Amino acid sequence: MSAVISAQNLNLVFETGDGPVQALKDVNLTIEKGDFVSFIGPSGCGKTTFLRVIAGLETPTSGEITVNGMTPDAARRARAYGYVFQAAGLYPWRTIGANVRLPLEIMGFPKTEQDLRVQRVLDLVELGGFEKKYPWQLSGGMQQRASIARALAFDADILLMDEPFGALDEIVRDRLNEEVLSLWARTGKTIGFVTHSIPEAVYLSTKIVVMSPRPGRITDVIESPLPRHRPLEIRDSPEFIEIAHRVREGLRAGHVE
Ligand SMILES: Nc1ncnc2c1ncn2[C@@H]1O[C@H](COP(=O)(O)OP(=O)(O)OP(=O)(O)O)[C@@H](O)[C@H]1O
Repeated sequence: MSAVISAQNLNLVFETGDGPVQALKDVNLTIEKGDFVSFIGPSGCGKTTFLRVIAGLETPTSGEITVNGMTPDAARRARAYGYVFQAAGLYPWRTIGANVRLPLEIMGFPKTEQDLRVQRVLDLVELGGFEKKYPWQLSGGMQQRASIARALAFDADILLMDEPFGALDEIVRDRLNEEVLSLWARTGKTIGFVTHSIPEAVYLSTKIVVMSPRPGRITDVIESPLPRHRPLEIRDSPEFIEIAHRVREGLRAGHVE
């Protein structure tokens, strides 16, 4: 009974100039504490919308959703989650340290506590020593790590990540995938992660949610049999290839109308 996020019969319709768009249809999903859940599917299948519903940034048209047993809005006000966007979104006029510190300033943490937390999360994402640099002095991968540090600064139990590594090259992405797994293992956080990449979804997740567009819906939920500790080489194992195959089949099935 440790559901951190529970969605039942969730529907969300956007009214647009071209008529209604059903971004989410009959979504049912339970995310347990400590799960790493990836959302994968083609453009427009509602991945971002679902993450935004969890975050209380979009309101469903019908259905139920709870986050830590509360409404998403109450959970948002209780700072239940950190959110990492597709682009790092760091302020160029603030140093890395000052960017990571920003949510702590807004929340009114005492200065000494801010210092401690900034140091701790920068160490967690292996950016210790970079706090005085400006975003433009860092590589794209490092900027994205800084943005993860900012989302971790106030130590919420839930981390929502919307395609955080989509713009990075494959080598950097592999490295960050390993780091996110290690961070997840060390912190025990519950992670919701949007991706377009099958290997990324299979490598990272305990649960893979396959989605399909028009209307946006869940077509498969795969509980991963892979161990929690995963070296990158696991991607060559038969188990990995089998799960990737199932995801691919799910994506293909969703395309047949
Ligand atoms: N604010 C909005 N107003 C109107 N339509 C919207 C809005 N936000 C999303 N949509 C529509 O809802 C559907 C789902 O969009 P969403 O961004 O959740 O998809 P996605 O799977 O995250 O796509 P991508 O992979 O391209 O980010 C799309 O058809 C999109 O055009």
